[in-house]
Amino acid sequence: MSELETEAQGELRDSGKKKKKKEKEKPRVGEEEEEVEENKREREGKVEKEEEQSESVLMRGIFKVGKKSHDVLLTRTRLTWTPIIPESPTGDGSVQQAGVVLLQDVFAVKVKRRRAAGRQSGGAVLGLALFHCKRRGRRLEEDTLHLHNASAEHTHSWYNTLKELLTGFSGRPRYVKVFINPSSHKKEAVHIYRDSVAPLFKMADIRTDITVTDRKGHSLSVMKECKLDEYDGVVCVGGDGSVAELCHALVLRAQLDANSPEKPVRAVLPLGIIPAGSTDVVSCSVHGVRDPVTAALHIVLGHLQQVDMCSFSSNGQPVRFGFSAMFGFGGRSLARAEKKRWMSSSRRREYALVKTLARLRPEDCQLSFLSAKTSSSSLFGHRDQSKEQEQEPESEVEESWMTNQGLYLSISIMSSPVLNPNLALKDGSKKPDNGSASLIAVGNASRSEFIKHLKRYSSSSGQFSFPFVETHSVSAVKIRPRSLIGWSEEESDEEEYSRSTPIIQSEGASFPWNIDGELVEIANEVFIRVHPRLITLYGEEVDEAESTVSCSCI
Ligand SMILES: Nc1ncnc2c1ncn2[C@@H]1O[C@H](COP(=O)(O)OP(=O)(O)OP(=O)(O)O)[C@@H](O)[C@H]1O
Repeated sequence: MSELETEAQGELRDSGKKKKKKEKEKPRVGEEEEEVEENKREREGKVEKEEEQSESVLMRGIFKVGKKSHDVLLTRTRLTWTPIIPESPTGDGSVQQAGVVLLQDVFAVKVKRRRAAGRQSGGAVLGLALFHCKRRGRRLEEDTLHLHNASAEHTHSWYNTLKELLTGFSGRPRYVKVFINPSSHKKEAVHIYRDSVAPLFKMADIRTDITVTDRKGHSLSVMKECKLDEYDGVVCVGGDGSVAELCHALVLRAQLDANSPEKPVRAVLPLGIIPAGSTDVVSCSVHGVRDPVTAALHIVLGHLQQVDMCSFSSNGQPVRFGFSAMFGFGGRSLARAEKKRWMSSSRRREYALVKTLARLRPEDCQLSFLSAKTSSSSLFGHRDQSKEQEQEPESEVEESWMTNQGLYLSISIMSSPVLNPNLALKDGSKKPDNGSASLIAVGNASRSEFIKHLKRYSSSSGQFSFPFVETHSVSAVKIRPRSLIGWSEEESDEEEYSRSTPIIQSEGASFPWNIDGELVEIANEVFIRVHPRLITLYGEEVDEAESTVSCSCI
């Protein structure tokens, strides 16, 4: 029998006579030990102690944490460990410390065994391993707590209780549909999934059904057909284009299933986003960082948040669902970039930006918008969710539309999942309220003024403090181009024409729109409506992202 096992079993024997023996022993402990107990209580802190006392202890036992034996307590919400002989420096000079892990952060528990090389099963029990996440700012990292005790009976009873407690957490997926776009950005999506995500899913016993997409629209067609009720969630490994396609697919599928062609229906399954693209704006917005491990841990732990989406329609016909749209500069710039697909994404973007700036021209259009309602609460405060669910956007018809007619260099509509955290609107507010989007309309201006505005776009201040820039918090927008000259005519003088197939193509003069980084050509008026909490994403509410994200549209 190994030294470790013998020691642990010895300890267990001591503790095996458990509480009774401990309680019996208590009157015998000397003053010195009482003082130590007193110190321990102080160290745990008053608040923690009160919380702990209000929760009943489910399990108590002795485990080795590190090199020393600890008294380990398990309640419904936490696992705490306290050194049996506290505050004493160990042989290596370090001090044994008490610790705590919240069960909401634990995603797996395993029995540790000592096995001979090559053996797949059996082996002597060594104790438990608890896999949990720890926070570093917005970043979530994987960590493991090792609890050593060589008694198989003791270890298994702890394992069973912990397993049962972990299954009680709602929102944690058991089976997910995964889409990987192998062509995203540097073509690293498959590696990112295999190296950073799959091991965590395996550890948390999440089963997966993986589709590696082979073309644009592949995930949409799979989502239209597949049996959704088998899955607990959908995972997208890719960039913003892939995310947009899947968000659109999830809402469209909900609409088809509910046989509701007119009214958008909330998506049934949550979507997890593993960033593997070139911009990853949505991922940054719901995770606060661009990090596949953080994203995977949010999925594993079932952190969910509902977010707004916009519906885009033209001539009464639905076009798609998405988070953002750009008309004018953003649309034209993307249309130019799409013609140079053979270039690397950064070169393509740079080329399109420079070329569109060189040919800068305003769009003559009629812009109408409905201001976001202020009645439920302050415009940029949090709304009452129950009221919000009752109050469908369609009931806002009594509100009057504001209409402006004129020349615009750029018009953008962004709902909160794509808002650059650095964006501050003119009134000083950042993210719009749920159920509203930000409308940023850039009027006609000189090229140099427009460039100044663009340069400040991803900085934290002053990007809208130009007389030619208007910002509004809106619940619906209509844009009707008045010019008869669409983009194809303008572009016909360009060298090459290798445009990828747009999602819809209209007859006559059409205008390029950038909807979530995807090129969509539309000839007529476009109607955009914000739908509160239309889709659920794995992640958490983020006030400010750690990393600065740049807008995918320019
Ligand atoms: N195998 C494939 N080949 C080509 N395109 C694909 C393939 N699979 C998916 N797509 C499409 O590629 C488009 C762009 O993908 P994605 O957004 O993941 O990458 P990206 O453009 O590099 O990243 P970002 O959007 O963050 O800049 C999406 O519209 C997606 O539908």
